[in-house]
Amino acid sequence: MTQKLELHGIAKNFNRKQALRDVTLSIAAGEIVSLVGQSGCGKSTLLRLIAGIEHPDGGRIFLDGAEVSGRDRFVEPENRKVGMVFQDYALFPHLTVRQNIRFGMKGRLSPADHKRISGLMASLGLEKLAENHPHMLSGGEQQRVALARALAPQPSVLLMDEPFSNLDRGLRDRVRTETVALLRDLGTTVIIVTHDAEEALSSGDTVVLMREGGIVQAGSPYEIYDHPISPYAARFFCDFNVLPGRLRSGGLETALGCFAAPNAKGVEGGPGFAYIRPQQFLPSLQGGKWRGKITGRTFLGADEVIEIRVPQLADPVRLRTSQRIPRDIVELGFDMADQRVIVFDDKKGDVLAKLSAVET
Ligand SMILES: Nc1ncnc2c1ncn2[C@@H]1O[C@H](COP(=O)(O)OP(=O)(O)OP(=O)(O)O)[C@@H](O)[C@H]1O
Repeated sequence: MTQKLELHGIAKNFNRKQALRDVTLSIAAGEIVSLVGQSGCGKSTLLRLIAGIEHPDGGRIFLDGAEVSGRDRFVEPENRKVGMVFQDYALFPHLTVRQNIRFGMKGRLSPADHKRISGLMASLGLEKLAENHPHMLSGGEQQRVALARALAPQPSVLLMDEPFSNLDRGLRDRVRTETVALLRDLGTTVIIVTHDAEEALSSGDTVVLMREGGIVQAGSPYEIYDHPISPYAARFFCDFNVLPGRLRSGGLETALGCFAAPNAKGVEGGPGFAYIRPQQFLPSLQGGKWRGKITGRTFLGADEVIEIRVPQLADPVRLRTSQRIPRDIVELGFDMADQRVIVFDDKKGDVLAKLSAVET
């Protein structure tokens, strides 16, 4: 099957600084991709290259099987069928909602165009606002107009640069869920840029993690969360307790005892680091395999993160639980839900053992 969008070895420099290096990625028709990474890792630059707002210094871009950026070929942005939704929505203030939505459509509108625009406005709840100007709209409404405007000309690919970041937290989750559901219904191919790990995991069929202009890991949300390929990828999506230890057959020996790492690679007796999610530790008010003094508590609402200093370890263990632990307790025991851990060689960043529990 022809891919909707293909990037081959894309490179981009700004004043000798490498903003993108060797970015290779294939996106299938109807796929929703979350592009995630810290500020400055090159996410927006990649979107601009796909849209044709910037020229790459190396590599090739194919849209619907046709080359749009390459050594000898460059298709101008207006001829690419790429839609964009920006963080600030970039609506035209002097145009009404309806005029904004029609803006990207060239020439006379056919009856089918009118029907599609009406359908989009209905799905996005914009009918009653059609004659309003952008300053009369809430942030969420403006976001929906920007989305309708980008979708109206039926782009081959829709690029969204931090489209939800200007919304309040409560509204953001709802708007995101509704937007992703609509894009899925329409079968639109989408790249959503975000720096928010949870947003990336919840929105994309595929999550692409970037760092310093390159792709660290690309995979389904489950793959990328459950099978991080490096300590960086692991920590980007989840807080971890990191316990140093020595590899033994099928396990890692640490100050908290031996953890099962059935598929462990590496030198027997060599170093390894057990990566344990705070929610893998379970509090035990009465007993517990390990026990220590509570040194900190961070209440998050549904969950609480509790720091426990155990004598064997230099750093406190962080445990995350939805169980309510009485405030007057000074010591807490804990167990592990599952004794299996991810093991990394922290220096080279290699995975020495995956969490076998999620390999099914
Ligand atoms: N026009 C430009 N001129 C010079 N340097 C630039 C330009 N555009 C981007 N850069 C640099 O390229 C790198 C990547 O920037 P980019 O905006 O793509 O990152 P980002 O991941 O989108 O960041 P953010 O999440 O903060 O928007 C940064 O170091 C940035 O300073």
